[in-house]
Amino acid sequence: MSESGPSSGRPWPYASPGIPDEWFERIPGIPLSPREVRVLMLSQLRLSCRLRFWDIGAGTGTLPVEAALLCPTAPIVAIERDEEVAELIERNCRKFGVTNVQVERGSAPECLADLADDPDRVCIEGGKALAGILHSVWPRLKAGGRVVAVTSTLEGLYRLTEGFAELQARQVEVVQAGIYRLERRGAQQAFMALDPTFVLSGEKI
Ligand SMILES: C[S@@+](CC[C@H](N)C(=O)[O-])C[C@H]1O[C@@H](n2cnc3c(N)ncnc32)[C@H](O)[C@@H]1O
Repeated sequence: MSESGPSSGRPWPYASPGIPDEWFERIPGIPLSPREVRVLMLSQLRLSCRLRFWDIGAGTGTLPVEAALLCPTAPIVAIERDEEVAELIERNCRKFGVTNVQVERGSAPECLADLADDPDRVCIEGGKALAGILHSVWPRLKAGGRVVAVTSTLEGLYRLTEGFAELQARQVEVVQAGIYRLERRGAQQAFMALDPTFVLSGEKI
């Protein structure tokens, strides 16, 4: 199969996750989980087609798109408070030909009450109130469910670690991803660091 890029308009034709960042449609200033971190997050989520997945603070929509390509019949909800960004998620879903992502417009945790069915998997990426969202989502999470939360700040790391402990989550893992990409600088090449990111995960008993 020939290479397929963002200009071709063809969806990702591979079984592997890890769509290059530049294949997604972007809005300037709206962050995106870099491919390498996204793959780690997908691994920690342990998705399957049977499991309902909420992505809270879905941004550009990279995670729901990748999740939907891996699990085309899983019920996936992308939760995003910014209307312009919610439309971006829908465009990226169309671009990659995924049809099982519902975009929920609203601010978490308040908007979670509008979602009828409880999740098996939750990713928390949005906002400063990550720990508050973790506490709000935990009662909704099904037994045996998993939460993956991402932060790049020390405060976020502290509050999320504390939150998982207060909730008596099991199998808690914290991974720090330090990613360096080789880039050209004039006549030379150098490794450029992406923001170090902490990926936390825990399960509900
Ligand atoms: C870091 S971006 C997520 C990027 C995403 N991982 C991706 O790769 O496309 C965080 C997003 O969360 C949204 N957000 C922040 N706080 C939120 C909240 N309380 N409820 C819903 N969305 C929120 C922001 O509007 C932003 O688009």
